[in-house]
Amino acid sequence: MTLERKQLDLEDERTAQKRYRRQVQDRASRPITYQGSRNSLWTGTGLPKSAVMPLGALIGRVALREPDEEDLDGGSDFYIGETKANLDGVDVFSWAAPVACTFFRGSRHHELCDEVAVIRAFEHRGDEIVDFHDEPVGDEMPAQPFRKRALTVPAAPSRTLRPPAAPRAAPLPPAPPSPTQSPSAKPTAAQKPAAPTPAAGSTPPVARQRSSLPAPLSPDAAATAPPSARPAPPAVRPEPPASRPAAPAGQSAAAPPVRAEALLRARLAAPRAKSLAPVLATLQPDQYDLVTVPAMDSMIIEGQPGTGKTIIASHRAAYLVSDGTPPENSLDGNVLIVGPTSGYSEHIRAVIDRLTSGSKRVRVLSLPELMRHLLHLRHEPRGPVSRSWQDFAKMLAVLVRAAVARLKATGMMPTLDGVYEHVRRNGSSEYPLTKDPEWIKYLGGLPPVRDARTIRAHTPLLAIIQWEVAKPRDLVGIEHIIVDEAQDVTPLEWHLLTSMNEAHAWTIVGDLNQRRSDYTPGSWTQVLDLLAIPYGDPPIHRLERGYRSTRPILQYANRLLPPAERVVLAFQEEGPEPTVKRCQRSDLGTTVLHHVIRLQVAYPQGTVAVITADPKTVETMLHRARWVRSRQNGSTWQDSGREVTVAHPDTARGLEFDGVVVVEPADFPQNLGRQGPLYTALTRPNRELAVVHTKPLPEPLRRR
Ligand SMILES: Nc1ncnc2c1ncn2[C@@H]1O[C@H](COP(=O)(O)OP(=O)(O)OP(=O)(O)O)[C@@H](O)[C@H]1O
Repeated sequence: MTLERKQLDLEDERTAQKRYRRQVQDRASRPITYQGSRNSLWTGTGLPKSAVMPLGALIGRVALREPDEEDLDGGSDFYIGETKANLDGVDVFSWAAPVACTFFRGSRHHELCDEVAVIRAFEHRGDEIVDFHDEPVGDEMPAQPFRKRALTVPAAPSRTLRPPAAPRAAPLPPAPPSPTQSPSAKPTAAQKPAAPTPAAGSTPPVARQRSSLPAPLSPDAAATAPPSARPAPPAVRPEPPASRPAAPAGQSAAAPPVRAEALLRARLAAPRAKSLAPVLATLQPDQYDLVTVPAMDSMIIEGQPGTGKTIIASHRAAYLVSDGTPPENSLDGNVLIVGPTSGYSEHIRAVIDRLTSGSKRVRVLSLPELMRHLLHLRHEPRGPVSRSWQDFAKMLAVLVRAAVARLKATGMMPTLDGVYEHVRRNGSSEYPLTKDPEWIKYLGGLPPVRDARTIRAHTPLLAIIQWEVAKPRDLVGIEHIIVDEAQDVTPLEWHLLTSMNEAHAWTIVGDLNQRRSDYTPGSWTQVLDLLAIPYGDPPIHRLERGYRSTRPILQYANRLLPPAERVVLAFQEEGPEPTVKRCQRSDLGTTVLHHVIRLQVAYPQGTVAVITADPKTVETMLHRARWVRSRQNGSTWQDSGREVTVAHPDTARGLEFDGVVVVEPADFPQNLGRQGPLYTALTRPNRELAVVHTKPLPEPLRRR
């Protein structure tokens, strides 16, 4: 395509984008008309349809080989957008509609998938389309795959002025039939020319054949034993890591096909923002397949850091409630997406709000937020997350249920305080709840309920009781729960989530190598045992390709894994080697600061973080150097327009930054045989990693 031609097409697409946004926003701002009688519900005004105004972004465009009568009314191309619309006779289909499979090249086959000639992915900056990337599907690129439309730029949007309904343009005449075809006959697969072999170094055309859902892992490959050979339900005692057979060291994992490669590369090279944004234009075929699994099908998705698990989790939450989702894949109830920290909730909320226009049907809560919400706690309780393995044990939930039943049987209305005290006293001397000496000792050591409310280690127990005695109205009706960073969910927390999940449909997303506690299940088999999913074990899908970190970063971090699991499949092959700097204790502050500033200079538009097991010391050092803590975000420090985030490995989970300085790896908490928190910290950077230490590094990181 000549430059001039591309410029003309770009103008045309920008005009289409403006018209689309106008249509979508106009529709969203129309009040919902109340159809019922004038009763107490009737306000006379109505509410706007969307809580958050949709951006109305076009995602891409698909050109077919031939005009299509059946689905497109004689049209030969269509757009994919946030929601459906019609632009001067050209359809815009929702990204969640089945026909969008033509664009994402997934395996949920739509009859038009075989007819696609070219896929166009839009690159946006702010509200505007700034570029597009065309990818042929199999065949060579047609000279003019997309018909040109004569569009007029709409006037500036206004709430009072609505554009007149656009007349549907007459479909373009179909392309002249080939000598051997009737005009309406679609070529069969056998008649279509074979895909040319891509030239070395060029972007390969998108795979044309129907792909299949990424094959679920065999229980063995996913570190799970077959059901018959499964261990007893997970112990509540510390879990040793399960052995996880994987590809031999150095053997490359199978690479799923990539689409919109140039745009994806540009996206990943761009500076990281504070929160995640939708990635529909570059969503990959295997990711699309997992996002669009029917709502009532449960599954586990595992993969190394940065393989797109959070992208899938957040886009899936939006898909499940989208207007465009076919009814058979959708649900009537609500979706809860659960993550590890409030920082994580903030990180993903923007994606979900953007894709659902702020739908109230998706709740985003971290586990601590969920428990605080249940208990109406305004502040984070103090102290460590646990004081003993029993704080996390599922047995506590069993005791709570028994206490609730007892109180009900005696005609008492169970309350939070009443049930807690009944559990704390181990029932009554006549009818104890347990006779196990270890449990009797534990229960006897529980503090009175007023104190328990202020101690973090007892929050899960209180939350379980609260759920049993009075479910909050805003959390009923949940039919699908998506759990991200699932490797860190304790048996007691799984119990709470199971009680909340009315349809028992799950998307469980995690990485066992990032596990930070020995009190959480050590294998997916153990998680499945806790969930009691009604229709057999859900499949386990493994994501292979790392998108976030460059190969040098992943290779360095993967030294912490058992040799069989060090396989690296990095989309970003190139990048600086990690910098490892040993210094004297007295120089630690200046050395860390030196690397923070170095990374800020290298990535001026990007984000930089220090991850340390001892944030206080780093914060004191920043304070001495006249940095100031941000008023909006307590973990961010600022100096002359520069910003750095100081994070503990726990709060860094699920987040990412352009540059990361990891301080004193030897001090990171360890779990049995694993370095989960350190592994998480080393894999947060997108572009560059620096390690600063005064003590010897953990043994696997010493070897070069
Ligand atoms: N299809 C995609 N298009 C654009 N960016 C993508 C895509 N898939 C993943 N990414 C980017 O890769 C990075 C890592 O993705 P994500 O956070 O989902 O990984 P993860 O597997 O959840 O990682 P972790 O386990 O370390 O939290 C993010 O910046 C994300 O935006």
